[in-house]
Amino acid sequence: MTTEDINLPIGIPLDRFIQERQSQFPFASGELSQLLRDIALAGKIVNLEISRSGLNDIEGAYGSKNVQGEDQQKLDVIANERFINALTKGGEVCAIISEEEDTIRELESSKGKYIIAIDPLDGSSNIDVNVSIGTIFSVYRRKSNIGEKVTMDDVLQRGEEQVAAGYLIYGSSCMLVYTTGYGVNGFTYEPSLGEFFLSHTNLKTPEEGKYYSINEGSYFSFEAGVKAFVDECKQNKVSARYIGSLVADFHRNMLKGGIYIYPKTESAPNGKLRLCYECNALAFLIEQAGGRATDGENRILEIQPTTLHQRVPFFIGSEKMVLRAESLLVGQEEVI
Ligand SMILES: O=P(O)(O)OC[C@H]1O[C@](O)(COP(=O)(O)O)[C@@H](O)[C@@H]1O
Ligand SMILES: [Mg+2]
Ligand SMILES: [Mg+2]
Repeated sequence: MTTEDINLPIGIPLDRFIQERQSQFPFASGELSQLLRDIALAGKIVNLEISRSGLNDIEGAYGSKNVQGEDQQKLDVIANERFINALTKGGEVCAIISEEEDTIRELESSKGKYIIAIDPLDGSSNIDVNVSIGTIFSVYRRKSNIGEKVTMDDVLQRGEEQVAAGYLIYGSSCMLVYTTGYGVNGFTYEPSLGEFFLSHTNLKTPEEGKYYSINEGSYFSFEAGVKAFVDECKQNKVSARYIGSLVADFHRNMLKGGIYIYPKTESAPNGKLRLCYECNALAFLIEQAGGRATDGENRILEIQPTTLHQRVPFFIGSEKMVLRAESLLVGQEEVI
């Protein structure tokens, strides 16, 4: 590496990128752009809180459970509040559904036309052990008129109705990766400048992957087709990778090629992951990157949610690997 390499100019700042994209759509009002800036701002704050959490006594359990009976971590609660505050101040969002909220959270002051579905902190079990975690978000247009009460119809939209989706990953660096339906772009945070810069342009995932990611501790309660797929990966010496933070597992696989599976198990008959604020966003991103996301049979983005915290089996990643897993599920009667 030469000094010239080290001094390479830093890429386009997120703000400029958003502005340039917006100017390509003459009728865009700028509200979605502002919303994305609000998410980036909250992400910077959460990133800072995470990096100091070991020093500031905000690791560990909060002492309460969320609506799904899972222990909330202090940072789950903090991140939820940070995103809600930023979106409330921004004024573009009328309501939020969140892993950490029992029901729809209508934002007091808001006349905004957008709805957010969010997992404020994904991979909570990894907070205290300094492993990558993230935030996942989906953006929808509200269906009801501005000023009316937000309804279940507003928040229970199919994934294909997303107008934007993305995630923040708090890893060896912090990144914001998002799509508005025109490809996927990734931005890396430069902490001393306090800015996200475009670092991954028009991301595409390899058609054939090199990793498989599934919690094999539950192997004996997988259905036959999933077992067969895992066995086949082992026979073919496909590398296993499983962090236990969906965002981090997804991010690696999207960049390098691979499949992430969270199937149904005996203890989780619909899988563990939540359709509205975990799976839909990642399904939108992977399709934009040329990959595939299903519940083993149906395209994730076409599933009509019926409840806020609904779970769904999840198969996502490189197209050929997901198709192979699906084909084994179809033939699973013969596999048993
Ligand atoms: O420990 P398991 O069962 O493999 O579950 C891991 C999965 O659960 C999750 O942690 C759920 O997310 P939350 O931390 O937001 O509840 C995913 O990030 C992860 O992939
Ligand atoms: Mg999660
Ligand atoms: Mg979470």
